[in-house]
Amino acid sequence: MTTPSVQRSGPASSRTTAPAGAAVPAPSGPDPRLTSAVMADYRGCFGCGEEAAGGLRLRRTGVDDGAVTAEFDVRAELQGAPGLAHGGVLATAMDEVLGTAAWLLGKRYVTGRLETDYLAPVPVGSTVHLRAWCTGVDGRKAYLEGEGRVGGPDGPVAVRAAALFVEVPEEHFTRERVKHGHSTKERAN
Ligand SMILES: CCCCCCCCCC(=O)SCCNC(=O)CCNC(=O)[C@H](O)C(C)(C)COP(=O)(O)OP(=O)(O)OC[C@H]1O[C@@H](n2cnc3c(N)ncnc32)[C@H](O)[C@@H]1OP(=O)(O)O
Repeated sequence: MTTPSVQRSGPASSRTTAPAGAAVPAPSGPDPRLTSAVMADYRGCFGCGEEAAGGLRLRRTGVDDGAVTAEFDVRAELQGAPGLAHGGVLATAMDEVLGTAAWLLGKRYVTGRLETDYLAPVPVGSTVHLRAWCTGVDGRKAYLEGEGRVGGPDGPVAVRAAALFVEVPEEHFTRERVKHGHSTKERAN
């Protein structure tokens, strides 16, 4: 499958569009930073954590043709309108897969801006198949785009997203926890 480009009826926000000439690095592929030590720290993550009882429990499935792939099941507790996935849940799923694609660039990134287009309702009971890819890196800023399909990896696109991620130092993840007295262990429990 070729990596699709995001198409909207209107122009993408300039804040999530890579500047002309920005380098477009490929994800590094299955990476040890996304296994063992790092992922152990993410057990409580609302997007992907196994121990986040009410979370999405998104599963990362690999890297395909320059895009990170993942999927999650729309359980009944993730609905908004009766029988349909909540829009915030879909935005969270996009944030998670876009963030994964950003981390596979080899540095630590957080979401600075996330834009989401909802193209079709997503029924409870369906599996959303997600893809995310980098469109450019400019200094600390990484530009990512992604999509979610329903009915299979080649099914119709139900949600699209574009985001700006900003590279941060390791201290970004520790200073607020220290300030508020939370340890990683407490977060996971
Ligand atoms: C295994 C791992 C997988 C992980 C997956 C995780 C997925 C989930 C990811 C998340 O949800 S992360 C959590 C949500 N995000 C945050 O909590 C971030 C909160 N915001 C911040 O900490 C700071 O605002 C931020 C680090 C984003 C930026 O602050 P800084 O002081 O470090 O940088 P600065 O404000 O100077 O911005 C750097 C550049 O980014 C630009 N920028 C930052 N935020 C922007 C924004 N919102 N829109 C447009 N541009 C923005 C900013 O203009 C500037 O551009 P220039 O270098 O060209 O001047």
